[in-house]
Amino acid sequence: MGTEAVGTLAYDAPAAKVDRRRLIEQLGDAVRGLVAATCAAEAPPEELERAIAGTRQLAEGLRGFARPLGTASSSEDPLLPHLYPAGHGAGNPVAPPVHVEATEEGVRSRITLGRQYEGPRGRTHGGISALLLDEVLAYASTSAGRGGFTAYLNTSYHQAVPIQVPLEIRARIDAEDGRKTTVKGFIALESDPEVPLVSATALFVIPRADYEGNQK
Ligand SMILES: CCCCCCCCCC(=O)SCCNC(=O)CCNC(=O)[C@H](O)C(C)(C)COP(=O)(O)OP(=O)(O)OC[C@H]1O[C@@H](n2cnc3c(N)ncnc32)[C@H](O)[C@@H]1OP(=O)(O)O
Repeated sequence: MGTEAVGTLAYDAPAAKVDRRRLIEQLGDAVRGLVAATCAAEAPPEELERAIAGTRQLAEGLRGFARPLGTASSSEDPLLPHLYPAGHGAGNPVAPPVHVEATEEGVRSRITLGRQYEGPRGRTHGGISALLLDEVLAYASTSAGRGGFTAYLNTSYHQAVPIQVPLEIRARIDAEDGRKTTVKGFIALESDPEVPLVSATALFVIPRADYEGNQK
């Protein structure tokens, strides 16, 4: 059996699954690095052609093992973090590498964004800031035992969020009302964590049991 941390608990997942999850996370990290390098590369044509051929070959190899759309990966486990969501999945190279930890007042995530998340030169794309806030604010709701789907996410962009600079994202529950949870949070520089660069308020609604969006 292999042990993975789940919050503060240790969970003995089957060793083969743990090993496989590590490989999936390493592949996600490797491809994320490739994507960042791709967005930064001022390479000569022959190097670009070599990269195109090599990447296409790798993609073709993996495509042969694709699971059908809408089915869960065999490596998923109800007690372990999901591997592929676009907001945080460690196995998803498009997802920013979000790790969230509990704090006394809510949750916090520390992250440094790569070149692939750039919008205006040197600045994070506003949609990526919203993605990060949706993710971390949702985590605050979930870790308080509430969860729910995002009904709205109101963002205010105060200052540029820099690329390749350590950031801190904090979130806390503002109000609870039946199925509704209002959460507030912001992105700041890790070096200046009290000054919001982008702030957000989100409403998460726990769907009714008969909500058709729950049907698979
Ligand atoms: C178990 C869930 C696990 C979720 C994991 C974390 C997810 C990570 C964050 C995401 O990105 S979620 C994906 C993006 N969001 C969605 O896809 C949600 C799409 N919208 C929906 O599915 C439904 O609109 C929703 C479940 C949010 C609400 O449907 P309901 O049928 O439960 O809403 P209903 O009309 O009964 O309203 C319930 C309450 O919420 C309020 N409400 C709903 N939408 C609102 C809105 N947009 N603005 C303000 N209030 C809103 C509504 O007024 C009402 O308040 P009161 O109880 O006080 O009357």
